Amino acid sequence: MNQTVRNELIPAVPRAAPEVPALATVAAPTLPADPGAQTQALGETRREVVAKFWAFLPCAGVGARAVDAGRPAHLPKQYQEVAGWPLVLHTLAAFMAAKPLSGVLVGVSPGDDFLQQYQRPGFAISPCGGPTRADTVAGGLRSLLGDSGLGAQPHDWVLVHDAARCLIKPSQIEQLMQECAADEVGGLLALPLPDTLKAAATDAHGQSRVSSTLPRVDKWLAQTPQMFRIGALLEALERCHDVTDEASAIEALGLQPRLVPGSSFNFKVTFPDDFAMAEALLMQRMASGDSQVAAFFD
Ligand SMILES: Nc1ccn([C@@H]2O[C@H](COP(=O)(O)OP(=O)(O)OP(=O)(O)O)[C@@H](O)[C@H]2O)c(=O)n1
Ligand SMILES: C[C@](O)(CO)[C@H](O)COP(=O)(O)O
Repeated sequence: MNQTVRNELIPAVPRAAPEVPALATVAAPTLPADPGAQTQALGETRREVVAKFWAFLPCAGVGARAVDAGRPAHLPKQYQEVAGWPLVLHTLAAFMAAKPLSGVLVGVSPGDDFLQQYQRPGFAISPCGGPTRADTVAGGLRSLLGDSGLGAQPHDWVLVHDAARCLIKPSQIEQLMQECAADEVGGLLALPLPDTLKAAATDAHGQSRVSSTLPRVDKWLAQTPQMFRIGALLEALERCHDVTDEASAIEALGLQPRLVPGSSFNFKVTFPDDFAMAEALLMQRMASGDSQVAAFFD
């Protein structure tokens, strides 16, 4: 039996023409039966299933490394004000503007109602936050397939993106979809390592010393979004909890995600200094009309 998955080109809300390939034939290991899409050809059954694109933003961290004396300590970093808006709204707006996403789900900690005041038709919230990022993502995928009411299917694509990467642009999200929509595994934005890479050891005085210099030619820094089939990713995360990104769980299944060159501007706000960098870049974008946040949240 042949199985093809066609990527959905019609978003839930009307948007400008999408830029992903019209038809991609890909392996879909968890493909459900879809009698409505069956066609019979030369004695064999051919199933054609439409694959949509969803985004999930894990937003349930505490931001321990970002704590800064000059900022409210009770607010996790994703809710701190950056360029006039809570940081996560910059991230959300980029996804709400990206084509052809069918919907965006944000995963927050149970009881966290910060985003309620910013509710808009373009995104939904799930209280699926868990103790680790991987737990939050697994909960988010279950929610996408179930209680979110969004109606995502296991063969659909999901783009998982850190709420804390607020510099992502719609064009970069669209590029990842474009590059990976026809890929059997999926992929992620990443950057070839720009610096020399050292391994460290601790000396007798407790100080870090170089133990070796590692080859960097094959080394990349993983960013997000990371795009995989929802069913395959959930299965991977249920088998392998101890991972810091989605690609690692997929790799543990013996698969090789595709690396799509990203941008150094797509950094994760992690340490106190990162706020100033994000603020400067976002202010510049807002001044030049290259920001979506006001259009969605004003
Ligand atoms: N249990 C967790 C941990 C993290 N995240 C989210 O995953 C993204 C990337 O994680 P990271 O930068 O490590 O955020 P924190 O865990 O909040 O940071 P820290 O490790 O400094 O506490 C963030 O958007 C964060 O909100 C999450 O949803 N659930
Ligand atoms: C997913 C990620 O952003 C890719 O670089 C990163 O692994 C998250 O790590 P963190 O320790 O949760 O910040």
